[in-house]
Amino acid sequence: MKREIEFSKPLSKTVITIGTFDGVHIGHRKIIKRIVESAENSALESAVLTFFPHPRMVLQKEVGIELINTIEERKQILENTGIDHLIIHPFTRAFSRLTAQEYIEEVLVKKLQAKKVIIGYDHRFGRNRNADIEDLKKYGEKYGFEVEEISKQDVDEVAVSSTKIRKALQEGDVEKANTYLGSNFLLTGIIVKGKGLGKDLGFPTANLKIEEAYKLIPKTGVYVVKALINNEEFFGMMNIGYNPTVGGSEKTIETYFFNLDKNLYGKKLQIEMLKRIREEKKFSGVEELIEAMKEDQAFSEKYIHQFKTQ
Ligand SMILES: Cc1cc2nc3c(=O)[nH]c(=O)nc-3n(C[C@H](O)[C@H](O)[C@H](O)COP(=O)(O)O)c2cc1C
Ligand SMILES: Nc1ncnc2c1ncn2[C@@H]1O[C@H](COP(=O)(O)OP(=O)(O)O)[C@@H](O)[C@H]1O
Repeated sequence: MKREIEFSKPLSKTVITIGTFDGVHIGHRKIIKRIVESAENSALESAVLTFFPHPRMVLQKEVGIELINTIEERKQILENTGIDHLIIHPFTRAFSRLTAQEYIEEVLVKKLQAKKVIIGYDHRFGRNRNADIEDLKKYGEKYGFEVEEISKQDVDEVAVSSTKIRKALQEGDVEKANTYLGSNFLLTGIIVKGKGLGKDLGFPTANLKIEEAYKLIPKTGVYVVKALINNEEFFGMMNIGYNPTVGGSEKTIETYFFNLDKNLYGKKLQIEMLKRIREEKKFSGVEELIEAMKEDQAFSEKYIHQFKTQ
């Protein structure tokens, strides 16, 4: 990617797509591939226009809105798709009140110098989402950009949506979510101190603290995960939950990494979730908990073996 564009800086002529892109799933990836290919076959540069915060965070002041990706993760994933430019436009109330015409003129034409827009058949834009793709085509004639529509059939064929992925994650089905995403679901955060009990149990766990309150955390339970630690791949088992056996009260996200013996405090980690193993349980004592964790490890090792050889 050339660089992230400050919104006020002019670009050269672009082929663009526009959207919230929460999760950057296989449907999104298909559209992005089309702009990248279109740019390669022309003198245009590929650009993705996305918005943050999520319109629903701003307009409905939705409390408890949960997103598949933090904005940092979305940026990271989009940067790796091969696009030339990523524009993260602040979605403010003032921005939402621009009319369709103002938005087209200010953003698409003046700032992004759009020559081609590739967009889904049901895309809506402008104040109150009043304008649709037919309007976009008319503006295209007026301002000199081409509109390539992605048909309902093409969209339905992929049969994926950010909503379906959120639901799968809330049910703990990370495998389904990962299939829809076309990559593994991520949790990004800093390793912080926990209760200090893990080492005594024989399973030290790295406790992940995620800053972004809007990040969707999958259903409580035990999962197989992997992470890059100092550029080396480690697998592990993660527990998302309240540690009822040892009388915990706060929700924690903690991982025991296999074949690792390192101090991870203060480290920033990005953990990929692979497979749910079981529910979190309240055991009658730590001996039973340790037995369960040994079984979790055996299950994980089998799974990882298959994962590596598939
Ligand atoms: C793979 C795995 C499975 C776990 N399963 C449970 C569980 O079912 N019930 C429970 O109360 N705690 C469970 N725990 C959490 C332990 O209680 C926790 O690791 C321990 O209290 C250490 O916490 P600390 O890191 O804050 O010291 C699990 C932890 C791991 C890593
Ligand atoms: N294999 C490992 N997996 C996870 N953490 C490990 C591992 N080996 C060492 N550690 C370190 O041990 C810490 C966890 O120890 P633990 O006794 O569970 O204390 P805490 O409750 O403070 O997390 C981790 O944060 C990390 O720094």
